[in-house]
Amino acid sequence: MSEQDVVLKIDHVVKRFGGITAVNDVSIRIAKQSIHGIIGPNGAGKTTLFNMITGIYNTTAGSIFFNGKKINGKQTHEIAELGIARTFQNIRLFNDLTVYQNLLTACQKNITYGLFDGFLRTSKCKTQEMSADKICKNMMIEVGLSEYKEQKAGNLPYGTQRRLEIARALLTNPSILLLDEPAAGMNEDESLQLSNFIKEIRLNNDITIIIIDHHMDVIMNICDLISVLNFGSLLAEGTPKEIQKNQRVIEAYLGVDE
Ligand SMILES: Nc1ncnc2c1ncn2[C@@H]1O[C@H](COP(=O)(O)OP(=O)(O)OP(=O)(O)O)[C@@H](O)[C@H]1O
Repeated sequence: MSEQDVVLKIDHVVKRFGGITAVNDVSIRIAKQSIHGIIGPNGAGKTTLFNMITGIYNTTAGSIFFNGKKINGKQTHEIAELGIARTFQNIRLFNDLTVYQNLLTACQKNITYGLFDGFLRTSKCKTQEMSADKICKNMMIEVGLSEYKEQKAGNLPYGTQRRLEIARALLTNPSILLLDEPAAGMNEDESLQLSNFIKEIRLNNDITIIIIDHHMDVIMNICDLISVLNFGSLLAEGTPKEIQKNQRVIEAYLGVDE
């Protein structure tokens, strides 16, 4: 992979929590417009890596570069503004707001009118509200949520809540979307639908997707490349086919007899 093809470079990154080394000298290059999987047994350091990419944790050592610019040490909102969005292991929607209202919250960064404009309903206020309305409606069409527009997020089926969460993240126009276990708790049918949905997102947007998941059907179906972590270290990297037959990966998942 040439440097120009790399959108995110994780370079010798380490994260320690007291005596625990959660991520141990990990280097991964993520190609532009790829779907890249991060897998590994429980506690392997996957979410910690996401937390460092998004600025929730600072790195203990090493660097992370987004389009060639160092981002570790930046605040979460600065990283989000640069174009890295994420979803979390536990769905984080506003359950009492409707689908439409949840999406509107993601358009706030485009709203610049103040209290005065809002009170007097100035043209600036109306134009910005109309634009946010259009953006949200288009997104609902794109991701198949229009029929749920007025439903409260908390009442939606699980798979639809995930879809809404991803749609809301997409409204920030990210270059990179990080999905942390989006298929958690899904049955086979739901995870197949999610796989197709993620593939469509990549097809319809100029975007790179990095996904953590324990559902191997999803990972093997959608990823171009997979990085495998084990006890905080990078164990293997390759295409789904290569990873499936990698003996070290199989042993890490199944364990080896002493
Ligand atoms: N804030 C923290 N303080 C202390 N230890 C932490 C913290 N966050 C993570 N860890 C530890 O770091 C290690 C890696 O955790 P992490 O959550 O990144 O693993 P994971 O691969 O995402 O696991 P899972 O698949 O179960 O979500 C674990 O031993 C975990 O207990």
